[in-house]
Parts: sequence; C-alpha cells; structure tokens
Amino acid sequence: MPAAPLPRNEIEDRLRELPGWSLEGDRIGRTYRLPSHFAAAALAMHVAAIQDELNHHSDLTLGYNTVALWVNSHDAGGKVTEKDLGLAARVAAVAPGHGAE
Ligand SMILES: C[C@H](O)[C@H](O)[C@H]1CNC2=NC(N)=NC(=O)C2=N1
Repeated sequence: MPAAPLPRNEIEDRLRELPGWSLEGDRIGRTYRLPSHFAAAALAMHVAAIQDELNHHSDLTLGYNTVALWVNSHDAGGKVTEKDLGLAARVAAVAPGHGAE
C-alpha cells in the first residue's frame, strides 16, 4: 500500500527535527560533508544498506568528500511521504558516526 503524500506544512514541521535536510519542490534532501573520500563512500554504502532494508531508495551522489541525497516516493506520484521522512531519520542517525557534518 503506497504511503499518502504529506501536506507541505507537515513536511516542514517534521524537517525541523532533521538538521540540514530541506524540502525542494517535491523531494527532501541534504548534502553531508565527510572527512575523506573513503569516509564518504563508507556512508554511501551504509545508506545503501538502510535503503534496501526499507525498500526505499534516494538519488544518492557520492562526491570527493560529500554524499548528497534527494528522495521522494515514486509510488506516491513522486511526492514526499512518511517513507521519505523515515529514510531521512535513519540516515541522520548514522551519518555522525561516519564523521559527517
Ligand atoms: C518494487 C519496489 O518495491 C519499489 O520500486 C520501491 C523501491 N524503492 C523505492 N524508492 C522510492 N524512493 N520510492 C518508491 O516508490 C520505491 N519503490
């Protein structure tokens, strides 16, 4: 059962709990800065494992020392749902452990 699109004000309220994450159009995301390329790659792999566990996947870009993630729910017509906020919360919980800022 696809999750329902969330109203904009609810998304903005919830993003207050997720420092650095923002709403751009119909997707939420942020860029993390890591101490090294290897640390960025390690975070990207960790995020990949979480995404497969949740069966919910962001557009993830691995840079020199950055990891950028943008996500919405394809099965909700490309809108932001609880699934996107759930993924963001999981990533936000593990990123500091990789030295992310
Ligand atoms: C078949 C598979 O369950 C679906 O394609 C999943 C996979 N990952 C997904 N990721 C995202 N962001 N949105 C989806 O609707 C989605 N659907």
